[in-house]
Amino acid sequence: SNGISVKKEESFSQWYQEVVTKCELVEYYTEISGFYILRPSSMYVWNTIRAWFQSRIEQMGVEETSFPMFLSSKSLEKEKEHVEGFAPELAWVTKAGDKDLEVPVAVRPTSEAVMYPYYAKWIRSHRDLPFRLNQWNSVVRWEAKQTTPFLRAREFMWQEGHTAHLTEQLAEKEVLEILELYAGVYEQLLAVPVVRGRKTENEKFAGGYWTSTCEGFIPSTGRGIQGATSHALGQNFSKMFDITVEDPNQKGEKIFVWQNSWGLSTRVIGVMVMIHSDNKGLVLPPRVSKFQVVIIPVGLTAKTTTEVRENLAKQIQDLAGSLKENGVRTEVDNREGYTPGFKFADWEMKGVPLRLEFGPKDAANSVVTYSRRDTGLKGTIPLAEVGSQVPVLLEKIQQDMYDKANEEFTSHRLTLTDWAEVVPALNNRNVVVIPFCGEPSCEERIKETTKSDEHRELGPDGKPQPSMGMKSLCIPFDQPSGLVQGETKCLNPECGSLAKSWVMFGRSY
Ligand SMILES: O=C(C[C@H]1NCCC[C@H]1O)Cn1cnc2c(c1=O)CCCC2
Ligand SMILES: [Mg+2]
Repeated sequence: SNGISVKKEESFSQWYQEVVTKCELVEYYTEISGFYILRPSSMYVWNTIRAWFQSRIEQMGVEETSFPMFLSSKSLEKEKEHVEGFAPELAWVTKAGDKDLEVPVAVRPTSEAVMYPYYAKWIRSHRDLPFRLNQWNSVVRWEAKQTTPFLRAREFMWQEGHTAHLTEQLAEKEVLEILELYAGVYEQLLAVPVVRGRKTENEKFAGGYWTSTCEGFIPSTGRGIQGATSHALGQNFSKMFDITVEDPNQKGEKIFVWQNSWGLSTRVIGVMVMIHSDNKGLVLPPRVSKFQVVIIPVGLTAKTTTEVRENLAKQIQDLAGSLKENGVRTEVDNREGYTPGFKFADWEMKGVPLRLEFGPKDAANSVVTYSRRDTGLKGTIPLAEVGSQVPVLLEKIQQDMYDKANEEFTSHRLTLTDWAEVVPALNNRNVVVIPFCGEPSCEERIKETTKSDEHRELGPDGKPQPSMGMKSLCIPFDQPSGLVQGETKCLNPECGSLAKSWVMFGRSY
């Protein structure tokens, strides 16, 4: 059968690769490894996210732009100290046709180096600030690690916002506004809870000043996942690219502008799939589902008269009409030659949140039978109330999906003050919140000392992967109580420094 051949709870990464292809979200681009084709149902999710986010950043005054996808090694030179860490991921074009290019060009992995020489040209006066541009595009990073659809691809779609401000405070205000929008994409559209916080020195964007982040959690593996980042760049890039304005308070003085850059990518779709989908396939939150309801005729047999068939078909059309009038994205599956059972399994695989079954018996009772994709709960709704009850039921499905994921994240996020409990917690699919000193060297040691042979995840090939240690995920804005500055020690027993804050750590993607 074309069902999922492995169980989510047994072979998670194989399950994931089957779900995303069999539910028709993606197709593997087998010509070149690490690239994926996004099909209509994932483009629907992405376009819903894009419309939601675009309308809100427009309200903030962000304008749209489109820069070339190539950058020259000259402009790369300007930010070389932070790019050198990334150089292995750069894809280069060295020939056009059979002629070598004089100067090879790199495919953008991100667009700071492409855009900022022009920010230096365009931003002259403080009246040009705040200067805010966003572009929706795709970028290429030639990942060396194992790639997987949505979560780690060599080309992915995202938006990248790049803004400039007169002061650090104005920049900081925007960084956090954007982070809250990212959290909204996850929590309001994808029914995925995220923890908001700051990255540690070790995990922040090397070229930046500080990084704020939304951190997700995958219950099946107990691993954290970085969801989206909004970076305060400080004056690092304006000094690299000489982006200045005259100081409004001191004639003749120049101020390096304070910048932010923020990005959210199609990775968010992978997070949604990993959290909500099950052994029957995709489970879509109604707010991002191309079809929210599929109506399937049932109870028709060879003995059903033509009159009953036609009557039923008419009633189904009216049902669909009434749902569409109430803003419900509805599909009727009238395909001949397929049994209802086949259709149920097909639409369950595709993740449609709500199935309506309608047959002669239902018509006789003036009801429609529904089946929720997230819980499997079945019930009936009086025909006359479908137009009003189904939108309410869809909202309940959205909320229930969020609540379930939030309960799982909360119950697997353990605040610990005993180091001996850390590795067992990780091996029991938890992330931990611990007192931490913030020192990169301490964090590197923690990555090593929290590896455990007891816990080996199966890779996409079904073989056990090398155990991984935990890394810092974020310094949650929402800090637990009980840490006494100057007294509470970093939880790493090898460390001995004072703890600066509670930090969320976990094995991660
Ligand atoms: O891309 C960013 C920072 C920033 N870029 C714009 C959107 C927000 C944020 O992601 C960090 N970064 C990550 N990864 C890479 C690079 C890089 O700058 C450059 C080289 C290739 C790999
Ligand atoms: Mg990377």
